[in-house]
Amino acid sequence: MNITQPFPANTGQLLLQGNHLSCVRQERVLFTQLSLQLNAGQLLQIQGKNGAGKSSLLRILAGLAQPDDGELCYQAKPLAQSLPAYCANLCYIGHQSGIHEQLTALENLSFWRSAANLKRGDDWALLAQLGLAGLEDVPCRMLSAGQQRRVSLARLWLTPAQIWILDEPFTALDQGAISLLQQHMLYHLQQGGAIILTTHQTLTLPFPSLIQLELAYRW
Ligand SMILES: Nc1ncnc2c1ncn2[C@@H]1O[C@H](COP(=O)(O)OP(=O)(O)OP(=O)(O)O)[C@@H](O)[C@H]1O
Repeated sequence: MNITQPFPANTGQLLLQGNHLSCVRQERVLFTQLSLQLNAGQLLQIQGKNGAGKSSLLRILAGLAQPDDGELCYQAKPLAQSLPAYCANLCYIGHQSGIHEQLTALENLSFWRSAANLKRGDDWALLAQLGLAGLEDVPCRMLSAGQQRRVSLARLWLTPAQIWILDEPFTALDQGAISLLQQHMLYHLQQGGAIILTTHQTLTLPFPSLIQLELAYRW
């Protein structure tokens, strides 16, 4: 089940630009003078050793943290001027699953739909596609780590956002789910979406628009 995206398939359009970004944590400079850009249709994979600063960079790119220096622009406008439009066009999934553990998978999907003002849809079919048939009504705290991650990633089938920022999305997933997610990512890119992700795993599908950025570990 692939949902038609509401944004134009305008591959190549400049979406996000980071200009001379710096980030300092616990008196350690994680990165400085880092510039990057993301166009529609592109997949940007940020790589680096544990502690290099990948999640910190993603949080800055998602507008959840301020850079210590530099500027982030969405559609060529500084974030200070474009934050509401950026947030409306962004789906960020961090290390934490972001699901309500007391709620069932179906209830979580229903919650996301109402939070994002989305129409009702066939969530049973989506959960079945994600390998969660028979678990729709189970509180998420009773699901395995990989099953919880699948519920969390269901947002990527619901969201109308063009830009996805995903921090280690393959964590806890088995090969089948990794493959399903990569196929969905490919579809999203073909529709004019754009993705920034970190992963310690090798991508197994050929992504034609893949750009890799290595963050060096700085002492
Ligand atoms: N909110 C914070 N306050 C203080 N230090 C932080 C904070 N967030 C991250 N750090 C520190 O910044 C460094 C980089 O962390 P970050 O999570 O960005 O690394 P990472 O590259 O994503 O690592 P991993 O591959 O292990 O997930 C770490 O040394 C961490 O201790």
